[in-house]
Amino acid sequence: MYPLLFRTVLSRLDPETAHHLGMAVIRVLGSAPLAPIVRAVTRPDPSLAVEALGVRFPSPFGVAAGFDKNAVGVRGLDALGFGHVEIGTVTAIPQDGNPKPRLFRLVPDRAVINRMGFNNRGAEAAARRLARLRRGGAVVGANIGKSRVVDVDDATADYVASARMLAPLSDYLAVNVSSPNTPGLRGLQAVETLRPLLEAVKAAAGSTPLLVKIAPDLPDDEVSAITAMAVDLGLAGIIATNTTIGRDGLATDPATVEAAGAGGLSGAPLKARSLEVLRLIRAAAPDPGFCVISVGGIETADDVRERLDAGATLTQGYTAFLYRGPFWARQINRGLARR
Ligand SMILES: Cc1cc2nc3c(=O)[nH]c(=O)nc-3n(C[C@H](O)[C@H](O)[C@H](O)COP(=O)(O)O)c2cc1C
Repeated sequence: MYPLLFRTVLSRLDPETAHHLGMAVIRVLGSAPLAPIVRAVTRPDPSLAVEALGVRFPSPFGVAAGFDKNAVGVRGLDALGFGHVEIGTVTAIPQDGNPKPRLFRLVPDRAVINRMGFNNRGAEAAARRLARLRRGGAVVGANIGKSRVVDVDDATADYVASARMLAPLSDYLAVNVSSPNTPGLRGLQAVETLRPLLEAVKAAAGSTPLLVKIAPDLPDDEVSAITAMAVDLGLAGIIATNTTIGRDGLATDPATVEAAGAGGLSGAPLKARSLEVLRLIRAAAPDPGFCVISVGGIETADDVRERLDAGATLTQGYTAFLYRGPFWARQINRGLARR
């Protein structure tokens, strides 16, 4: 039914409007009277549970950052069968993000281009939401980024401010240095700038496991170098990957791609590189205790299985949720449990 709904209604709506509509439905599904009913249909098979980062993830497949920037849909997403929800990116200072339109579908590629620019209500508001959720049971990671108005040279203090507010309320903390939509952000991935940043955030995170989220556009040797550094610093793991600034190999009409403009590309076209980056990370960090969360182009249970077989501890997805609909996590969990 969802493909029909997508073709006839949702694909005609502005993508961001469709997202808000979807989130409203998710919030209703996560409300007290409905969540137990939804959960009864979607609960992941107990055999799928993964112990990682000191917690039990009910499924290896979770929601990637950017879908629930303000931690308003955690209960609903959990009820729909996602094994964890990575909220954010949250910035220390609330911000509106880039001017609209800033989200574009590339339907023939089952992809999207976004330049949202970290629109979010800020770390304090997210902390309030998480504090109310803590008894809810969902596994929650908090993804933090640099506030746009803060100079790149002052990024550390800005990340640390968010880390202090969110780490005590999260199962893990993710440092996002890989979104293409905040000027200068990806430059923080250079090993010499990344090391002091991660050291400072790790100190602020205390006992909360810290991961770093990287871009697929890094050269292979930098992926390996960042991994070695993450191991050296005692980080809990790496999330790979964010969206790409590349536009190669797309089936969508080039004029449509061109009209979308700048931003990060996600979805099916990211799959091959995301898998490659996972393999590079696992080669540089073979200890299974080092958590690798693989994300980028995952659509099916077979895709998740492929990542787990390649050494991923956990997996995430975002873009295919738009194309596959609310029972996407359930489909994946069922596919995984059947094997
Ligand atoms: C609309 C949109 C917004 C996103 N916002 C964020 C974000 O705020 N922080 C982040 O780390 N990643 C963000 N991402 C990237 C996703 O978390 C994910 O890394 C990427 O989309 C690849 O996964 P996918 O192919 O399953 O979508 C966003 C992706 C999309 C499509």
